Amino acid sequence: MTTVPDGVPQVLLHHIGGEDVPSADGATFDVLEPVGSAVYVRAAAGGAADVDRAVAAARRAFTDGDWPHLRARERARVLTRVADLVEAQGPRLAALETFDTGLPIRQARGQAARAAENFRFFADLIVAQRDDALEVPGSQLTYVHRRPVGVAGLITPWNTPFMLSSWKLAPALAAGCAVVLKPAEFTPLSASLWPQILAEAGVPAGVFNLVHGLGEEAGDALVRHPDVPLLSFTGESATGALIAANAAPHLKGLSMELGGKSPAVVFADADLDAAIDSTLFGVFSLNGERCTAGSRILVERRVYDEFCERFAARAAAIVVGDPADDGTEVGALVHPEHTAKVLSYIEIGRSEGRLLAGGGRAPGLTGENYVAPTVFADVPPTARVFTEEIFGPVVVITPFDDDAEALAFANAVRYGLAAYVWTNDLVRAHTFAQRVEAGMVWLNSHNVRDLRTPFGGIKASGVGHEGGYTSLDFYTHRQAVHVSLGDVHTPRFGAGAHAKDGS
Ligand SMILES: NC(=O)C1=CN([C@@H]2O[C@H](COP(=O)(O)OP(=O)(O)OC[C@H]3O[C@@H](n4cnc5c(N)ncnc54)[C@H](O)[C@@H]3O)[C@@H](O)[C@H]2O)C=CC1
Ligand SMILES: O=C(O)/C=C/C=C(\O)C(=O)O
Repeated sequence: MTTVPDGVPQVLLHHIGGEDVPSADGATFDVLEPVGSAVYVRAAAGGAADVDRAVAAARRAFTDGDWPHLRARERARVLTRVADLVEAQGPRLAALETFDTGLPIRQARGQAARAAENFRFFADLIVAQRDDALEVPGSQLTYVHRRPVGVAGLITPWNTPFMLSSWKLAPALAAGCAVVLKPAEFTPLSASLWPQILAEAGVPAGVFNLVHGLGEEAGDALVRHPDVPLLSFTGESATGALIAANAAPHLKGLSMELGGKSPAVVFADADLDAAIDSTLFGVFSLNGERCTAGSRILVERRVYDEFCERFAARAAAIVVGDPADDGTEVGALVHPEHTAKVLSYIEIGRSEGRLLAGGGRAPGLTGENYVAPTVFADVPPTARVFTEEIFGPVVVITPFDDDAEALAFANAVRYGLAAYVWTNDLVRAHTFAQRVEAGMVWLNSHNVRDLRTPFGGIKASGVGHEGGYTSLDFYTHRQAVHVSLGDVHTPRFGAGAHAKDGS
């Protein structure tokens, strides 16, 4: 096992009502580090009783506390302090995240910086946010303002856990909600940094609560809790469908950021150098454990052979290694169970396409979770490795002959998260963007984020979007307050059969 970083406790506890607490029944579960697959810590295994305590604490903080009623400027100050603290702790945070997830340290630093930016962004947004007023002159004024929804349940995945939790925490807290966060059981470490950061920044006790545990236990209890009116979930599409079904009897608000199998479409007229740089980074960054990965590359036949040859050579040269090394480009996959899934897809790919690079565990490395960047060419759009999310460093390349075929192949899967298009023909680029089934499209660009824009997918990739005001819409409800300006007359009931305005 690699050395456990300083300061990691023996047990990761829940954080409920401002206190670090074990599970009510004392249960814990093992957490593995990905480099040596060794148990390095135990985490409290939350159950219904722990979720119930956390929701009660959040509800008290919401109904009796100041947080929902603070001026936007005051909440923004707290959020900005969170951003400052995350930035100040960035190197340590990135090191812990790398240790827990296997993400390359340089990319983990980028994710820590993005987490700070998420808080800074939503701090700015709530101060800038305006409400609406509609007037019928002399008659009625209506103003529409936002009220925080209440206790938000936040359920997050393991792939870039700290950043993705910040993407939910920042808008939920900005909106004035209290929260219960249930992080993924594979990677609970970085979530355990939130209590201290948020308390130091000035988030009142009880506004933020953390319950560790398994999805089917702690996660499920949160989903079914009657005092949690909305859930923001990021994870697999199958889990999202189950959560939607389990939440349905409680009529909860749902935001679902789910899986992906996004196409990167390269036309023959594209800048091939730029397209190769971008498609490589797009599928192999974050170890390929990335929902927006461009994991299906569609290439126009005229440049197909050249693209495949150059792409495969670059993939073979990617530095796979210890996630803590600065030079590492692909680290260790998160967990042996996930590695086994990725390797099983590689075996399937051998009979569905032509192997150009990789093809199994990365050679020369000790540790079972190192997988070589793997490239399959000539993969038909009906293949399993073309249609199913692998969520690892595996990419398929498929040739196409014209725009219609490119579009048909791009849309041939059940997912619809992102699409990337490479062409120097503007009309073609925009036409493709309008027809491709994807929540987000990047033209001649890799996945550059603008936090003001809605982020999310369609089809099996999600329900609802988050980002910018879309997030604030989710964590608030809009209340319309109607005010008479004088000449609104109530129809007169009970004043006799011929009341003037009665109807
Ligand atoms: N669209 C997006 O923005 C993103 C989507 N993802 C997707 O996440 C997946 C990988 O993450 P995983 O952690 O493996 O996903 P997962 O669906 O297995 O788990 C996600 C979270 O849900 C919890 N959970 C599992 N079963 C539950 C249940 N019955 N009730 C309540 N909670 C439950 C887990 O404990 C975990 O915290 C991939 O499919 C990936 O595409 C990941 C990042 C971003
Ligand atoms: O940028 C975001 O808000 C979310 C990004 C999520 C990923 O990059 C991912 O898991 O693919």
